[in-house]
Amino acid sequence: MVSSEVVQTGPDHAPVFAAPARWGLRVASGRLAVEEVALAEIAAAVGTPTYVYGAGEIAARFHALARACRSHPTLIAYAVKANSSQAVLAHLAQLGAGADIVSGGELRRALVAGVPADKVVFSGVGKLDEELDAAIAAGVRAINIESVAELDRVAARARALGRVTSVALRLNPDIDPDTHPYLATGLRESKFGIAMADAAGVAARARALPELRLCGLACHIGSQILDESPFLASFERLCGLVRALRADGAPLRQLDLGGGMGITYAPADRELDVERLGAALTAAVAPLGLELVLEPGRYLVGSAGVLLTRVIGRKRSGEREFVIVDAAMNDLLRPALYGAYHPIVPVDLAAGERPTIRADVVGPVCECGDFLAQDRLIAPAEPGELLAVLSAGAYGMAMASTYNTRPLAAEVMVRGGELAVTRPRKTVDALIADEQLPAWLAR
Ligand SMILES: Cc1ncc(COP(=O)(O)O)c(C=O)c1O
Ligand SMILES: N[C@@H](CCCC[NH3+])C(=O)O
Repeated sequence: MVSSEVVQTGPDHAPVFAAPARWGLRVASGRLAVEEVALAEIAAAVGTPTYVYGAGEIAARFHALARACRSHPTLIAYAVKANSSQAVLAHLAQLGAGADIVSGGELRRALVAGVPADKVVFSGVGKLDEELDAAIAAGVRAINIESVAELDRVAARARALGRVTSVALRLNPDIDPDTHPYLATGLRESKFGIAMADAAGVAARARALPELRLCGLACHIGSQILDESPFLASFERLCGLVRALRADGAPLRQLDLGGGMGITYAPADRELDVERLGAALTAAVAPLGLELVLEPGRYLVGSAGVLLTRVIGRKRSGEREFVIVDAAMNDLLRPALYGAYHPIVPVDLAAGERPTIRADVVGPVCECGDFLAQDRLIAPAEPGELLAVLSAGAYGMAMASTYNTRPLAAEVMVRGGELAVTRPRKTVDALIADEQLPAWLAR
């Protein structure tokens, strides 16, 4: 759950050890594992902190969503921002996913990973000219337009390149998705999208510009949504608009509902019923004869990622108990930024037998906001022991930084019994070597 309203009923590890698959884990030969590789083995081989991704979990999520939408042509355009690891992208590309990108950098990543340009949709409220040029030149499937000014700019760039480019209008359906306020993007006052009331005018303008082909409508109402109803409500609004624009002669061919499908963080989180969501969406879009586009990020990769960390020490300050670990807010920002809840469990199952403690799990960064959990009932981990921070596959590494000159965590991908290091940890000297001194300071 993104909000801090999580009601904790017991120690973190109990529900996880009882049903590890909800968090993309397995208990194999008495050990906590991602697929067939024990987390302890990964820490021994690669060190900590390390992000571990399960290829099978990503594939299972992709197939579940594809299956839910099987009755109607649907493009699943993975939101690259959730986890832009090349291994994750290449894996999803191989499964048949497209990409939802928000920058020229993400376009490049997606193309290098093997995503065909005609499966790429370009979202984002501040696209740069050079990013638009790259997208137009690559021949992306659609540029999702956020304002009239952007529409005119895209037309101008296409004209300069001698190209015709496909655009979709990203609308703001003014729907409250019941999520953390930072993650609600489809409310009237948010910076995203075109107001519904302005849609007909912008569509007419798009159709009048010869460099543009208006191919559809899009929206994205927010992130970590666990209930189908806000998706269906926004879809209904867009479907109504499709009918009105078609009556005006607009040749629309796709309806892009964005991402936002949520995952399990806290044990008490309900599960989004994707099968029901897919059935409802495809049923709604079928009579319109439009292709459905979805832009899930978190749903595909969130539960497939674990942040593996080692306990540095324990400390008591008054009534408060601290477990100090070697992962920090620079590795996983979500707890500090949103008060987000990620279960933290011992990698050693036997540690789960010990009487639990109530503690803050904190990192070494010099900020009071540097915590992975606060006031949490956990197994009492001792220095040197390993902990797994769960549901960390989305917006974990993607939002990491090197604050406090802490090298980025390593990343590994597991498939079956196979372990691949996909991002080795950089040395501090390599970080320093990325920079240059001005001539007057060079030694
Ligand atoms: C336009 C757009 N599409 C897709 C996503 C992916 O969101 P999520 O990871 O919640 O599926 C986002 C991020 O919220 C977004 O802004
Ligand atoms: N960064 C957010 C999601 C943002 C979605 C992008 N619009 C998170 O960690 O939950």
